[in-house]
Amino acid sequence: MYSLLETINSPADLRRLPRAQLKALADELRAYVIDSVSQTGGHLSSNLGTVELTVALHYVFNTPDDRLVWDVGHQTYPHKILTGRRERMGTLRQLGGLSGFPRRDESEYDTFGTAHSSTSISAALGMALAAEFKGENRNAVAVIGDGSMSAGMAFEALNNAGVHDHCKLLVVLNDNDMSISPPVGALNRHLAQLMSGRFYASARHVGKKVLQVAPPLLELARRLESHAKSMVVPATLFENFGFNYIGPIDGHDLESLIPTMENIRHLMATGAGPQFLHVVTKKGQGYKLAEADPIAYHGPGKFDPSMGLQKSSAPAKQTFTQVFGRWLCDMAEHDPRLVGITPAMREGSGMVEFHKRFPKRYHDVGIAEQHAVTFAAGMACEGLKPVLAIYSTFLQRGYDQLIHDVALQNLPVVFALDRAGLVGADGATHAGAYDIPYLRCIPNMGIACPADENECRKLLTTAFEQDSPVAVRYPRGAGAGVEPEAGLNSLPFGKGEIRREGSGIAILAFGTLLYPALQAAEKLGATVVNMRWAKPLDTELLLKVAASHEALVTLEEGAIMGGAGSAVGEALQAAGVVKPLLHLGLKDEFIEHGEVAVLLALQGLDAAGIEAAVRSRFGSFKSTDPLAKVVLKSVA
Ligand SMILES: Cc1ncc(C[n+]2csc(CCOP(=O)(O)OP(=O)(O)O)c2C)c(N)n1
Ligand SMILES: CC(=O)[C@@H](O)[C@H](O)COP(=O)(O)O
Ligand SMILES: [Mg+2]
Repeated sequence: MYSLLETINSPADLRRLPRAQLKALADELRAYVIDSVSQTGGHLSSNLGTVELTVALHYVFNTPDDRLVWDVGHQTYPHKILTGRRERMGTLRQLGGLSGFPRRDESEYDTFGTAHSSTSISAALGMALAAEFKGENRNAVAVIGDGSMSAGMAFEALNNAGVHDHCKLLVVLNDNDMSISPPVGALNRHLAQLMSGRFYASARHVGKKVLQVAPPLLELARRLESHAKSMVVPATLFENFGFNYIGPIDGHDLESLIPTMENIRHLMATGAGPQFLHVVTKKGQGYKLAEADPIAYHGPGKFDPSMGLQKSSAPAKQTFTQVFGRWLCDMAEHDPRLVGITPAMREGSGMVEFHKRFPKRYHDVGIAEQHAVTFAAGMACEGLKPVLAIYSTFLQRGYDQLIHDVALQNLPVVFALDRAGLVGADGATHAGAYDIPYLRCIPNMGIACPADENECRKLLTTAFEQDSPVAVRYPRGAGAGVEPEAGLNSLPFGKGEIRREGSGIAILAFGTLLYPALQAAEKLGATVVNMRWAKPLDTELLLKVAASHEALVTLEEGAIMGGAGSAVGEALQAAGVVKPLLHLGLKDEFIEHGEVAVLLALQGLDAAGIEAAVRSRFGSFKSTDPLAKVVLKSVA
């Protein structure tokens, strides 16, 4: 079935194939992608769209010497398969297996690590100018999707690149008219214009700018030109940025992709400066179900390709994302000032229903996290109550905006911080590991850490009631399964609770690790405190517990350095309380992809790990230590 594909162990093998065989190779490659993703889960529809593009790029450019930089990198499975990793595709996104994104430590063909979008043009320009500086003759190619193109960073890079008249940079815009959900914004409209009335006119443009060096395509251009006789061709946005714009061309047609790219390569060799190739592809291409529903097949789990995705018959546990989505609709019903904002993550953030029911109060701003934060700030200035649903990892993009535009002006924006903690298969790039440290140093910010679904709903209400910015952080997937109460009840701001009375040791849990803490405490005879808020810290409760216990343990699913545990240490020190203190959380390392439960266990953050850490830390007190007797007794 894969007779041709099995002969390709590197792009050099690919480049030895006669051109006539490339179509057959692309067909096998597409079938291989469907086959392997159906067995591992992963990003499917984007990868089906880049099959021919990948073949053409590796065929025409001299990779890895020519640098190929993929944006986001969720569409690099064909690239992985053609660059020596075909047989490891069965390990994709699993512990110890291939990453779902490009990684420099995985292959020399992965020139730049990615997973957050819109970095490719900057990185490729950096590479192109570095080559020029070092006197090395190589090209740099950035491949960026239409969704990712909407981010400010991509435009910063275009702006910079457009003045480097001789740089050997090619930007390939992979335009499939989709982000995860349908794309939004004026750029999308511009691309649609290039695609519609201007398609043939643009092809005529290709004729002028590229095809004079490619006689076979000249004929094609002439044919297209005859359809476009009366069209006037205004400059595209990309030409105005200083690029030589070519396209749009069919990104699934190797017959146009390869000669066009060859000609662009020749142009680059002549010092023609930055090139921009607009290719049009279809998300899900070649797998009917994904073509029909590219959103569902953006990142499916395992499935049978002959059946497609099936609804599970077992009732699924409610996820935190669903809890948020329901709360958002209920609160919107209750308070007309509420507006919901997402930077291109409608499905992942649980806002589909809100969009349907409150279309005028729903804002998808595209992949534009920085803008999303400041846009929310602007709305808050005018008395609206913005709720910005954003993954913990993506809020990193909007950090200055968070400080300068929201917190400094003490504006009441609710940050519904999804994917806080480990996310599993997406790995280190997507882990919501840093939000407690990066948020808690900002004045005016509140940080709520719900322990379960019911608390999540209530703490969202608490956050919404405040006159200051508050983030409510909750993890990917389901929690302990505590059914949220109906109604819009809140919990006190900045207050925790004692969940289990024990003695000797008190475990102070921030967030969902409360539940493994309760299990560990059964064995340890320890007290468990549900702290609920990383900021403001419930200092009153903390000092009370500190006074009645011999040692304290802090616990959070977030980076240990500078996290909630550090806040506890600072508060004790400020109060002059000296107490043995053990911090448990995510270690100071990037945590790889794998199943969340396994990764948490490896971090020592399951019940057994918590118990073991407490015994190890406090069981090793020297007998001369005056506290030893009491502490050891309590863990015996
Ligand atoms: C900074 C950032 N924000 C959001 C995301 C989530 N995300 C991943 S892929 C994607 C859509 C990308 O659309 P596009 O670039 O057009 O690629 P396509 O999937 O259509 O091939 C989004 C929003 C991300 N990876 N990085
Ligand atoms: C590539 C990317 O950033 C998204 O597609 C991400 O993988 C989605 O993650 P969730 O599945 O957690 O929504
Ligand atoms: Mg797209």
